[in-house]
Order: sequence, then structure tokens, then C-alpha cells
Amino acid sequence: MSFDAFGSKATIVVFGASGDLAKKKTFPALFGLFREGHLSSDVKIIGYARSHLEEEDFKKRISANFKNGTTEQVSAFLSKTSYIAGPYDTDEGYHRLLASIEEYESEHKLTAPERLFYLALPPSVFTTVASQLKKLLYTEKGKVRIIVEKPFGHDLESSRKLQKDLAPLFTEEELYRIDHYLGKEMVKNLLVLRFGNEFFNGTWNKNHIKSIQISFKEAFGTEGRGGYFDSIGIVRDVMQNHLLQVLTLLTMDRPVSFDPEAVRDEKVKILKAFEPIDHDDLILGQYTKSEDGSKPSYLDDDTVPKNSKCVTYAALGLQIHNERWEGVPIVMRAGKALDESKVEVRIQFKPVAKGMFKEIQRNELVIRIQPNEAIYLKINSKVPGISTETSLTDLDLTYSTRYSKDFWIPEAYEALIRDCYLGNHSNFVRDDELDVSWKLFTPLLEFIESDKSPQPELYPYGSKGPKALRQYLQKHDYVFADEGTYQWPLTTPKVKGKI
Ligand SMILES: NC(=O)C1=CN([C@@H]2O[C@H](COP(=O)(O)OP(=O)(O)OC[C@H]3O[C@@H](n4cnc5c(N)ncnc54)[C@H](OP(=O)(O)O)[C@@H]3O)[C@@H](O)[C@H]2O)C=CC1
Ligand SMILES: O=C1O[C@H](COP(=O)(O)O)[C@@H](O)[C@H](O)[C@H]1O
Repeated sequence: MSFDAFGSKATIVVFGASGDLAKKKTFPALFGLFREGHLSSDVKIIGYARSHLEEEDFKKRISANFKNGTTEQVSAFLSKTSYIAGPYDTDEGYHRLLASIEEYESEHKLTAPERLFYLALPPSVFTTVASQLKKLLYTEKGKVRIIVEKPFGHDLESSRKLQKDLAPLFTEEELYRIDHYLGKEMVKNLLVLRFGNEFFNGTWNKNHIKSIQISFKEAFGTEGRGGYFDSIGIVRDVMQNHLLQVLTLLTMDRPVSFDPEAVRDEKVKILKAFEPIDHDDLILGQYTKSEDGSKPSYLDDDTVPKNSKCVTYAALGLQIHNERWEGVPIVMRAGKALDESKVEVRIQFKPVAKGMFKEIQRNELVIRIQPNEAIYLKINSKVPGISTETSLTDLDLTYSTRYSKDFWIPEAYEALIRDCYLGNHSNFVRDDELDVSWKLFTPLLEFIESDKSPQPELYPYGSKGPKALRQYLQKHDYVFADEGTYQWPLTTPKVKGKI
């Protein structure tokens, strides 16, 4: 597929360059692309923010998180990078920025300039900066792309307002809304996995699938970010965006091609088929101190109101009304301060007919997005040797053991910045997609944040989450494998009772 790619000489400006995202993700991703030869050594990179930083301090700050490069690569990258301090809301700094961009463009005799603006900024200044960009840094002669970061609004109304403010300034072609989950390797594999394998393609529906589960677990809490998180909560933080994107890719129909609009059309179509989320079918939780007392509770954070009902854990049931999915229960769950960090999808297939088998377990496809990407399919197989018993084992594609380390798997931000540079919108969020996702989640958020919402169930930091979860999953047709029957990855002869 061909895209309208930027060439080797372009300017990349990172707004909010003094901030956390720029330091931890944006500049390390630009460096990663440069290190791997996916960013031309002729590009110009400028960091822009209000803070007065010496250029050397700025460079030290951003390079602290660079990974795997040689000293020469780091120096070569930093030599392309500069920093300009200036305000967001008045013209003055933008004039200096423009002078710097134009100097580079005229030095290279660029008649059709290419400019990428990355807004690593809080949403409160998105529109101000976007307006200034349009007024002072836009070029009609070349190409302009603008990357914006989540959150794209706080609810349906504020999201629409943001789109309404941005729409007259930049076309949908020029806007790239990042949801970094769309840049993750396993998420990018979902369409290939589903539509490139007939045994999945043919069984990916209500006739064969019994339940779907998407689970996001983080082993750390909101330490230091409590003030920010309190008005966000876990549903808005990762479910309305990251997990919904994963679910959309899992459930949408086959697009006619990998063309970005074909893919995004299908995503919008499936999102419109979701039933409103049932407020009575939820688990809401908030973490308390760890059992040994070493980890703080959510409320211990000084920036959090002492009576906060902020939800740090949620499980919710979803239903899709279409031919493919009618009646298949879907559970989306996410939590902070749990026993491990893991994001995965679990698809359970219907049980086979009884008769031949008195007891046989369900097939389950597990797609582990992180850490350590893996796809494994739990299957029933005869216990090796003289036994006639069946046991649950798996067909296993664990990336670390199957693919050599010579494969460069880009970090999500590396993949997405590269896509934007190439002009590929496939893994960015389109305006109508955003609108439908907020339509689905806003009533739920309003309920959770109203006086009517129940008190979140408390769970200790470092635990598996609220106790009600196991029963909740069972209610949604997720069946746990019989204890001891599934051992991963090595199965020993004593699988189930005496052989
Ligand atoms: N940090 C992360 O890991 C992630 C962040 N995001 C999103 O990316 C964006 C940037 O995040 P992050 O870097 O953490 O944010 P920061 O709070 O670090 O802000 C980035 C920069 O913006 C400027 N800034 C901060 N507050 C204001 C304000 N009220 N008015 C004007 N300028 C301000 C500051 O620069 P200066 O004062 O020097 O101008 C700051 O260095 C946000 O939209 C965030 O939601 C998304 C995913 C992950
Ligand atoms: O957007 C966010 O995502 C991170 C999780 O991202 P991951 O790539 O580390 O899985 C989450 O921790 C953060 O709260 C949220 O704002």
C-alpha cells in the first residue's frame, strides 16, 4: 500500500518538550527510529516549551531514557535536535520557531516543506497551540501533520467540543490521534491473526465462541499521579480508549483491505453495534494498603480527596448486537495496584458435544499483548504414553522463544511516529470512531461519578483485585480450567490424578 510519506528532509517539532511524555516516550521513540535507520539523518527536530532550559540540559533530560544506542548514535541524534523556549498563547515564540524551521528549509532548498507537530501537552492547551500553529507555522506549499495525545476529551460533550475546535484548523488527513495501544506489536497482529487464518476466521463468531475477556493489570498504583487520576479513573484512563481499541479489532468484520479508511470504517460499524453498558453489571474497586503494609492505599496519596470514590479497578460486561456476536458475553476488566502487570485477551470456545468425552475442557485462545508477547491455544490432547486420558495442553507461539532477537519490535510510540511520518492513518483514531466510543462510555462514566454509584469494593495493593471477580467471570461464561490440568509451559507426567 502506498502512502503520502514525508521525505528525508522534514522538521519535527515536539510541543511540551520539557514534559513527562516527551522525556519518557516521544524523544526516546524518535531516537529509536533514528538508531534503527527509520528516521533520516537529515531531519530537524525541535523541542518547544515554556520552561527556560539550557540546550545541554534539555539534551541530557531527553537522552536519559534512550535505549540501546551507541554513544555515536546518541550524539548524532542530539546534533539534529534543538530546544526553543516560548509561550503557547502568544505569537512571539512561534516566530522564533518559524525562523528556525525556515532556515533549515532554505538551507536544503525545500520548496514543499514537510512539518510534523507533536503535541505532548495537557489538553487544556491543545486548541491554543493548534490555533497558533495554523496561524503561524502552517504551510500551504508542502505537508503538515499534527499528532495529538489522549485524552481526546473527558466525555462525549467535551470530546465533540475539542473536535469542533480542531476541525476548522486541520483536516482529518492532517490529524493523527494517538492511542498508543494501536502501536503495540500484538495489537497490530490482531487482524492478521483473525483474517489470515481460516481456522480462526471461520470460527470467530457466536456459533463457536462462548466468551471473550480483555484484561489489563498493572502491578503499580497511581503513586505521584493521584491528583491527576482522581478526575480520570480507570475506565477513562485505559478502558474507553486502549481496551476498546483492542476489542474493536477483535470483533469488527473483515475490511476489504488494509487501507486505513477501510479498517476504520469497520471499526466504527462494530462500535455502533454495542449495547449500552449495563450499570448493574459492574465491579468497581479501589485499592487499599498492601497486606504487608509496605504499599500505600489510593487514599494515602496527599493529592487525593480523603473521601474519594475514584475507581482504580473496573470489570464491565459488554454485548454486541449483530449476526456475528449476538449473545456472546464480553468482559473488559482493568486495574491498578494488582499482583502483576499483564494485558491479555482470552477467547473461550464452546465445549464440544458430550458423549465420547465425559469431561473435556474448553479450547481457549490467549493473546498476550504484554509483557512477552505470546499467542497460545489451549487444546485437549491425549496424555502421552499408555494413558488414554485427555489433558489440556497448548499450541504455543511465544515470541521470545520463536523469533530471534534480531527482529526489531518497535515500541508503540516508535511504530506510531513512523506511521505518521509515512502518512499511514491505520493505527490512529478517526473522529467518528472517537465519537462512538464516547457515546458508549459517557453514560457509564456519568453513573460511576454520580451519587448513585456504589462504594467501590476495596482490594489490597498487590492482590488479584476485588473478590467478586471470579464469580463475575463465571457469570459471563468464562470457565476456569480444572485445577492442575493445565500446566504451562512444561507438562510433567503427573497431570491429573494417577495415570
Ligand atoms: N506522561 C505519559 O506517560 C502520558 C501522557 N499522555 C498525554 O500526553 C500529554 C502530555 O503529557 P505529560 O508530558 O505527562 O504532561 P506534562 O504535565 O508533563 O506537560 C507537558 C508540558 O506541558 C506544559 N504544561 C503543563 N501544564 C501546563 C498548563 N497548565 N498550561 C500550559 N502548559 C502546561 C509543561 O511545559 P512548560 O511549562 O515548559 O511549557 C510541561 O512540561 C497529555 O495530554 C497526557 O494526557 C498520554 C499517555 C501517557
Ligand atoms: O494511557 C495510559 O496507559 C498506561 C499503560 O500503558 P502501557 O503501554 O504501559 O500498558 C497507563 O499506565 C496509564 O495510566 C494510562 O494513562
